Amino acid sequence: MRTLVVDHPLVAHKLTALRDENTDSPTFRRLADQLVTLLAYEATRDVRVAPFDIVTPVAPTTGVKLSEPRPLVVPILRAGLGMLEGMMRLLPTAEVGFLGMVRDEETLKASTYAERLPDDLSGRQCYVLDPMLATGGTLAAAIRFLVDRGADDITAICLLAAPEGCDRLEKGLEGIDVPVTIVTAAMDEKLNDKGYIVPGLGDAGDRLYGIV
Ligand SMILES: O=P(O)(O)OC[C@H]1O[C@H](OP(=O)(O)OP(=O)(O)O)[C@H](O)[C@@H]1O
Ligand SMILES: O=c1cc[nH]c(=O)[nH]1
Ligand SMILES: [Mg+2]
Repeated sequence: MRTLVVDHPLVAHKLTALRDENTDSPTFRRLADQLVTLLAYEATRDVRVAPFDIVTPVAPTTGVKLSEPRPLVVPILRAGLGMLEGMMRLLPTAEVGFLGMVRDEETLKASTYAERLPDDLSGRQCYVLDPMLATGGTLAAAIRFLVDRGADDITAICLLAAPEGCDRLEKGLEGIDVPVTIVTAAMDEKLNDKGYIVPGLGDAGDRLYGIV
């Protein structure tokens, strides 16, 4: 597993505003959207392209275009939905699949309550969107799901990650022969005793959509 912490002053600036408890929901949604687009630029560095011939007004030339099959973007409901538009801005022709997952706040165990993904992901590059990599349980389960369907290259974009979660994820992925990259805006200090990222930003789903 490869972990990339995007080191950019604009990312740090927007992340600080996102963390602030005084940031309201509409501003939180806008900042999350902008941050994802910045992270997506790094996360798609290895997106597959193929040579493509065109003619400019001046001369023929060979450029590139996205390869088939198109990449698959997978937001993890609920909070990952707040990252979808920011991602699709960079990959407008990608397909989108959905995974609904929730973490039991007592046991911290993740369970899947919804799934709408292609049956066969062979040869697909997949981009998973989930703002928080806390204990890593949710992302580990999501990645296993995609690998079981045949995904051959997985990148997860997370706004924040915790070191404990990254370690657990790495162990959880042992034996999986598919490249996995985590792209995040920051590696925070730790988890608290409730499994929340410290200093973190609180409950991403609640801050995006309200408490349910
Ligand atoms: O790394 P983990 O310890 O598994 O925690 C991370 C997960 O927790 C949050 O989801 P939550 O369960 O709160 O669902 P929500 O998005 O519907 O709020 C977050 O959006 C991640 O999916
Ligand atoms: O800090 C955390 C941990 C899990 N889920 C969140 O939304 N926030
Ligand atoms: Mg939540």
